[in-house]
Amino acid sequence: MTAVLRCHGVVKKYGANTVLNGVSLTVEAGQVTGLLGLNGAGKTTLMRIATGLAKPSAGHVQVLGASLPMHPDTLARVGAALDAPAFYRWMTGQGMLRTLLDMAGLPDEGRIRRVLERVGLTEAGRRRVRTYSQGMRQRLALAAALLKEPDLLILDEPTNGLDPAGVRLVREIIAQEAARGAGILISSHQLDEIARVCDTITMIAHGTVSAEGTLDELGLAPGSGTESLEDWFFRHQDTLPGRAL
Ligand SMILES: Nc1ncnc2c1ncn2[C@@H]1O[C@H](COP(=O)(O)OP(=O)(O)OP(=O)(O)O)[C@@H](O)[C@H]1O
Repeated sequence: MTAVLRCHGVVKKYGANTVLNGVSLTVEAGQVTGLLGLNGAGKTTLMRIATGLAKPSAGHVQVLGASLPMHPDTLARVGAALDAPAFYRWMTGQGMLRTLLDMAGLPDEGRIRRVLERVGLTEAGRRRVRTYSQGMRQRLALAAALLKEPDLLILDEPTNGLDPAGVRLVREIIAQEAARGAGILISSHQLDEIARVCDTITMIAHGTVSAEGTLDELGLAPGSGTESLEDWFFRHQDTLPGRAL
């Protein structure tokens, strides 16, 4: 297998706050890796590091075989939908995607039409983003992540705010992207959804990896074991729900 993302011993400190304290994780081409953890565990931080938006305080990160800082050629092969997607709300959805393509220096060649269709925004793509619902903005963020037909796809809580049809759509798109050969890193608090779409799971707790492996190795494959996903999740935290962040 080919690794599209390798993080080794990643540390990230914000002042006195050590958010990540030696996190290692690998995403293979054609595989879906789920990133789990409580609010504030550092999932988004790790994803920001993997997309070149944040710099690790220590450790080593390789994206598509190349070390950070990311070369524009590498960045052109990475698609990401991180939390709170920033769009120009006065643009149409189509216009926003065209701007992103222009910034990446890529030709359209039908990409915009295809991604809008894939996320169910064919009609809405002609409307201004400010008229979109939260779920529509989330779909547009997914379209933006797919636009470059990336080899590494990073999706931070992509089903947030989506209706059941949208959740199913995200699941199908993830499967299609993995079948195309992309490696996918996805975070979510919807444990059942993670168990459905992921090949491997990495859990972050207190800045370190508290569990990792394939669904089989972790006893989470459908039909295996008697422990609920929620119980499994909390077994790999050493705190109770509702801890102070
Ligand atoms: N720019 C920043 N400056 C200071 N602290 C930050 C910054 N970004 C994130 N943090 C802190 O890093 C920690 C991890 O945040 P992060 O957003 O990565 O968590 P998360 O696992 O994605 O959480 P959630 O499930 O709520 O999305 C939090 O304590 C947060 O306050």
